[in-house]
Amino acid sequence: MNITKAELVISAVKPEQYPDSGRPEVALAGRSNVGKSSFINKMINRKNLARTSSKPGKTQTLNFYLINDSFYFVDVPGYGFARVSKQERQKWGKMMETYFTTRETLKAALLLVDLRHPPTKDDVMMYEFFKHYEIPVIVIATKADKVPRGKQQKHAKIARETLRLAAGDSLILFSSETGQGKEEAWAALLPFLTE
Ligand SMILES: Nc1nc2c(ncn2[C@@H]2O[C@H](COP(=O)(O)OP(=O)(O)OP(=O)(O)O)[C@@H](O)[C@H]2O)c(=O)[nH]1
Ligand SMILES: [Mg+2]
Repeated sequence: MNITKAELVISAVKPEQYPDSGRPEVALAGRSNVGKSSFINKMINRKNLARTSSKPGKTQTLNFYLINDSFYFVDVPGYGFARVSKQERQKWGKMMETYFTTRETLKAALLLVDLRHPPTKDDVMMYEFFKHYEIPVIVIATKADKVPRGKQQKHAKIARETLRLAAGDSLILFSSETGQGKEEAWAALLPFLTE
């Protein structure tokens, strides 16, 4: 994928703020710190367009990145961050549920899980949520560079089994450090981005 242009169009918290260009979009989902913002940066060859942090909870809004004037990556706040209040969790839940259940231009979700560990209960819930709402989902197992090559397939199998991944759904091993899985991720995404 040749990236000629990438810009943050808006950081939204409510539907009135979502872009209304009608262009297709794919949204990220996953635990805080799993590497959602880093994934976007790696995919579009930008160092820190999507702001990342070693501390969880960096992304707080729905950030719409317009790529090549033709589609959006939507970066979202992560879940499973222990140090947030119940009230904040509810606010997060509402914002995400509204977005994922009403957005007509959403073509697919990218569910990011950490390849080093089995998916969490929240990861499983998120996967089941997408299945329930019939949102196509591509699972990306991040931080693959932290798992020795010889062990990656074993970890991938555990991830597939824990999520009870449907037969047709793909799980892509990915690293924002090395670029592993980048072409595979583009190949999986492209069918959703052409109108
Ligand atoms: N080694 C390694 N580190 C990674 C990878 N992806 C992300 N990281 C690191 O993990 C930390 C979190 O990355 P982010 O991209 O900010 O994570 P996020 O999912 O956007 O987090 P929130 O915005 O808090 O939900 C950063 O320190 C990244 O450098 C990866 O593939 N490999
Ligand atoms: Mg982030």
